[in-house]
Amino acid sequence: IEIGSSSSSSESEESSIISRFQQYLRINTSQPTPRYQEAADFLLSEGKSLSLESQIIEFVAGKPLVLLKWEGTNPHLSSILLYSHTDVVPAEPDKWTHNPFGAHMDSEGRIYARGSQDMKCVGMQYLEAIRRLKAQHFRPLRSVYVAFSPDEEIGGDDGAGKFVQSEIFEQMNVGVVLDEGSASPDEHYRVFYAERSPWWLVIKAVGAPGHGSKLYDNSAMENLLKSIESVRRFRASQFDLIKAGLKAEGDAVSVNMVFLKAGTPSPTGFVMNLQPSEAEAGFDIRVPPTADTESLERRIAEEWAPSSRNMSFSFIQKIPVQDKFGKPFLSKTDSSNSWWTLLENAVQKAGGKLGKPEIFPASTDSYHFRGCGLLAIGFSPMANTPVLLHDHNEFLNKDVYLKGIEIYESIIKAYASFDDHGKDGGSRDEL
Ligand SMILES: CSCC[C@H](NC=O)C(=O)O
Ligand SMILES: [Zn+2]
Ligand SMILES: [Zn+2]
Repeated sequence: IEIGSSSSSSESEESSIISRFQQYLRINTSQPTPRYQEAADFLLSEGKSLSLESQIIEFVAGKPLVLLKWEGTNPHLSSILLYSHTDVVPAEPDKWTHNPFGAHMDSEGRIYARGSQDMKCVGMQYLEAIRRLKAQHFRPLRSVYVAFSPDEEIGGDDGAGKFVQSEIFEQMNVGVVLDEGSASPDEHYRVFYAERSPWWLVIKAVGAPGHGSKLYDNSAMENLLKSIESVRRFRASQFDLIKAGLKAEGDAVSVNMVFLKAGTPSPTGFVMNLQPSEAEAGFDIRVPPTADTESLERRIAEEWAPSSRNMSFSFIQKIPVQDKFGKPFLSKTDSSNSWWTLLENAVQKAGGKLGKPEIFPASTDSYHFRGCGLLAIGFSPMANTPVLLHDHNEFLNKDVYLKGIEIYESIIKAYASFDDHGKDGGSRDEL
């Protein structure tokens, strides 16, 4: 059966595909109180309806991971892991044109929902692709696992983090992981081989308090402001590299101030004639795996929070850019790694175009997989679609969604049929 021909699904087939997607979107799995059990029940029954081996695993109570297996005919080959997370970020319903958990489809076929791009689409597309392959009586050579995991949006320690350390995971003998990417405003699908690590920095200044009318050196506010100016100069220098086209977004260090905390509260606001003795600022810094982290650390200690200016700093989060062996969390994308070539060819065969592999600007659960030496590829097939991850009015057009199913059908077929006699596609060597 030709891949292309599967696009000619009947209207009723199409509407049941869309309504399954909507059903998943309507389960409110937003942090910080995701309805995980409902999502797990739904996914488990989907798995069973596809005759997949289906189980719910709770590494942490109340945080279920759904694991489905389509057994391959050659147990000696490594398996394929189709990965997605079930949680979504919160939405502010008042600022949306449609209910973020209503999954309303407008006249142009746009399906509005939190998670429509990030990443309930991908999770359901895996299942729909498997449904089609099963209908064609395709038999995988390699085992195909589909995992739906909790807590990605809050770091994934209780989801992917526990999963990769588990006995179950060990026994899965995973050769390659597909995880989320991002929408693309142009016709090329974006694909990611690495991601930037979040460093969430808080800097704090202390200084003598004093009368609001007095000019003196070393106040907490003045000291903090000097740092903020320095951070902003660095931010501008990184941004300029991107604007000039010298660096891609994921190759530069980003830093954005996310909070400011200072002042002496009063019933009407703040005391206006008192210079505070403490002031703090928080920054979300994103560090590419190839960055010179030592020099960045020195910059933080010497320029952004120097003790000579009565400053100190701490990290709320500091995910390393390298694994425990000192290798950066990234995988080479050249042709010596078969999984990339297979992906490129499979996407092309299904009529899609792939962009140049990039470093994902934010963070995903992939770092848990890359952290244990696995090849993880970030890919969400959404071309000609505005990037609305974590934004208001997140939507995905139904035709883009349906096209993505064809793309996965082609990828899963190629991956699950790939026989390299146990050499793991070169992924281990190339990490
Ligand atoms: C360190 S947990 C943060 C994970 C989050 N992931 C998606 O947006 C992010 O901020 O990139
Ligand atoms: Zn995501
Ligand atoms: Zn997200």
